[in-house]
Parts: sequence; structure tokens; C-alpha cells
Amino acid sequence: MTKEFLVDQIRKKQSFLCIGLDVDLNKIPEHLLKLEDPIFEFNKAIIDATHQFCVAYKPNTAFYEAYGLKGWQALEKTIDYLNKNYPEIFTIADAKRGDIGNTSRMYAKAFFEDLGFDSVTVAPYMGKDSVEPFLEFKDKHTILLALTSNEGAFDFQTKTVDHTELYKKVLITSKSWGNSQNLMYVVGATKAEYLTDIRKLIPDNFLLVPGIGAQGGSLEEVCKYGMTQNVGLLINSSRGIIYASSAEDYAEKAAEQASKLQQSMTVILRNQPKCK
Ligand SMILES: O=C(O)c1cc(=O)[nH]c(=O)n1[C@@H]1O[C@H](COP(=O)(O)O)[C@@H](O)[C@H]1O
Repeated sequence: MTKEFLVDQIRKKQSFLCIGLDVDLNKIPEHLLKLEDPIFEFNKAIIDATHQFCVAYKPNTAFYEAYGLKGWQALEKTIDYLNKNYPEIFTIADAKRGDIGNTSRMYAKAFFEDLGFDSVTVAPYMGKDSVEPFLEFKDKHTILLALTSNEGAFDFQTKTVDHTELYKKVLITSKSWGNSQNLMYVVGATKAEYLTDIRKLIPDNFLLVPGIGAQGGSLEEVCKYGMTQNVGLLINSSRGIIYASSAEDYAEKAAEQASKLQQSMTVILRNQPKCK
């Protein structure tokens, strides 16, 4: 999917919501556990009930890898279901990969070619040759970790190296890599106060922003400092939406939460002069 198509979808749906499909068998409604593929059935119901309120879905691969072959098959069925039924939706494999070039090439092939995701999250710390194999894919997007939502972000990412914070070095350096128009970055919603500085360095790239809801980040703060003329934001919520209820009405309750966020986003877009 091209960036232009994603921006069109955001404008059409008046939403820049990404729903995280982080499926934990200990949290899903009990009646689903009797089915042959509870993870896929859960995702299918959530997707059918929420797709009109969001522009992206982000399964975090850890939640599938944890269940072995069955988990990986459920991931494959989920992305196939999305690509077949909702091709206008942007898909993110949250896998946080990155290795020597020869190995990264295989990760890129796995997520872009074999599974057919539009994007994948990548850790930048092995450098240019570990990221470029992902960037070689046309109309696919590489989402580099810049400043993450967790406390541990302060262990390395905000430390100063050669007079610059490390997360800023990641932004400045990666901008010069090949096909960097297909680069997006992760910035945690809990780090909204850093967004003004971040936007000075990367005024146009999309940001994937997790950490609203369960982690305490604020949608309004993120939009105030992070929004661009092309919106430039995909705001993720996982647990806050998919576990809104653990009863049989889980999909309906998830839709209610997604709809609430979508409505807040519509108001923000309407009041944001930059985005009109
Ligand atoms: O790359 C991510 O998506 C990510 C980066 C980050 O800095 N913080 C973060 O929470 N995430 C992911 O975003 C999702 C957040 O989930 P909730 O806190 O349940 O909304 C999880 O899948 C996390 O692994």
C-alpha cells in the first residue's frame, strides 16, 4: 500500500486508529476456547466489528509465536482474512526484527512476501545494512523503533552520544538510507513531550504511536505535537479495545471502544487547521 492511499483512507474514515491484535488465550472469552482456532475466531470477530472505525491492524507476533505452530497459523489466517476482505486496511506485523543483511532479507521476505503485510516493525541498532533489506520492497513500509513507550526507553534511547540523544541519531541517520520515503517510526504516546523535537527532524514521516489507554498516554497530547499536514500518525490501542469485555459481547464492546476513539479523532481532525 502506498503512503498516499493510507492518507486517503485516514481522510475518508476520519480516523487514524490502529487496533492491536495482541491475543492472549488467558484473556479471551472462555466459549471461544472450545473452537478449533480460538485465536483466529477472536480476531475475525474483532475485525468484522471494528474495521469501519480504524485504518490499520497490528498483530504483535509475540502473541502468536507463544502458541507455536498453531499460533503462527492463526497469524497467517488473520492476515489472509484482512487482505482478502479489507484490502483498504494497512497491516503492521509488529515483530521488531533486524539482523545482519543476509538474515534481515529473510525476515523481510517472511513478512512482506510470504505473509503479505504492508509493514513491519524493525529495531535499528544493527544499523544501515540490517534495515535496508526491508526498505528494498516497493510500497512496503519499515517502522523503525525511535523512542519507545516503556520506562526502559530511558536506559539507552535518550542517552547522549556525540552530543545528540541516541533516538535523534536514529532519526537523523536513517533518513539518509535508501527508499527512506517508506520509513515510519515508533514513538510511544507516553513520550508526547518529545514530539516537537522529533517533528523538527522528521516533518513528514508517519509515526506509529502505541501507549494510549493501558499505558497511560494521551491521544490529545500526541496529536497536538505530532500531527502533520498529512496527519502523519497511526495511534495504536490493543488491550483497551480488544479486551473491553471478556464475555460473549466482546466484539460489540470492542467496537464501542474503537468507535469512541474514532469519534475523538474526527473531532481532532476537524479542529486541526493543518489537516484540513
Ligand atoms: O512497536 C510497538 O508497537 C510498540 C512499541 C512501543 O514503544 N510500545 C508498545 O507498547 N508497542 C506495542 O504496542 C502494543 C501496545 O499495547 P497496549 O498497551 O495493550 O495498547 C503492544 O503490542 C506493544 O508491544
